[in-house]
Amino acid sequence: MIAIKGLSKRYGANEVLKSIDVQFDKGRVYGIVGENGAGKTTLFRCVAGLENHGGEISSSLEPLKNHLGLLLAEPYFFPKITGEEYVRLLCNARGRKVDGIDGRNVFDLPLGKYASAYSTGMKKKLALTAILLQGNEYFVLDEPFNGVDIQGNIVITEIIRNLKELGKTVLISSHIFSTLSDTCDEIHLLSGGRFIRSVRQADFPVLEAEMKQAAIGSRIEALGLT
Ligand SMILES: Nc1ncnc2c1ncn2[C@@H]1O[C@H](COP(=O)(O)OP(=O)(O)OP(=O)(O)O)[C@@H](O)[C@H]1O
Repeated sequence: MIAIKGLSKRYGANEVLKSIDVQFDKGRVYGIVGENGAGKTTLFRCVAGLENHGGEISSSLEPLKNHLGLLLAEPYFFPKITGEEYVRLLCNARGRKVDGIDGRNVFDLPLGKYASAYSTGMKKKLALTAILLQGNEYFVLDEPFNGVDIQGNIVITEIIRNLKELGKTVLISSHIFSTLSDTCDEIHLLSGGRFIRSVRQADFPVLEAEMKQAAIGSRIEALGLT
C-alpha cells in the first residue's frame, strides 16, 4: 500500500500537483491519465523519491524507494554498459543475485550488447526486465506500452496481470485508453494538479466516452474539412 497525503509540487511559479490525497492498495493496478503536461511523470517521480515535494508519501514497506521499481518513459543508460550488466547492476543494488538471466530474458533482448545502442522500445523492455528481476513490491510504470512492439505490449499486459495476482501494487500512465482498461482496477484522471475523476472498472466506458467528448467537442468541425 502507498498512501499519499497532501502531495504538492511546484516548479517555480508552476504549481503542478495541488494537495493530492490518494491511496494505492496491494494487489491492485491503477491507471493515471491526463493531458500532456498534467503532471503524471511529476507524480511518479515524487512517489519514487526523485523529487522534493510537499505533503507525505508513505508505504507499508519502508523505505518506499527500496521496494519500488520506476520505469521511466524514456529510460537512460550509461554508455558502455551491456544489457546484462545493467540488469545485474540494478539487482545487486537490492542485494539480489540473478541466476539464469538468459532464461528470464522474456523480451529476447540482445543482453550482450550495449544498452545505450538499443532502440527506444528495446530500452524500455530492458528497464522493465531489470525492475521486475529486482523483485519489487511497487511498480510505477510511466507509459510502459509506448514505443513497444505489439508482441511486447501483449507480454507487458500479461506481466501486469501477473503482478496483480502476486499482490503487487502497480501504477501505470498511458495515453491509450484501451491499454489501461485491459489492465487496471481503477483509473484516475489528473487535471489542474488534482485527481478530478477516479473510476472503477465498471465505469471505464463512461470515463472513456466523457474524455472522447471533451477531446473532440466541435474541434473537427472547426477544421472545416471538405
Ligand atoms: N524539471 C522540470 N522543471 C520545470 N518544469 C517541469 C519539470 N518537469 C516537468 N515540468 C513541468 O511540469 C508540468 C507537468 O509535467 P509532466 O512531465 O509531469 O507531465 P505529464 O503529465 O507527464 O506529461 P506528458 O503526458 O506529456 O508526458 C509541465 O508543465 C512541465 O513543463
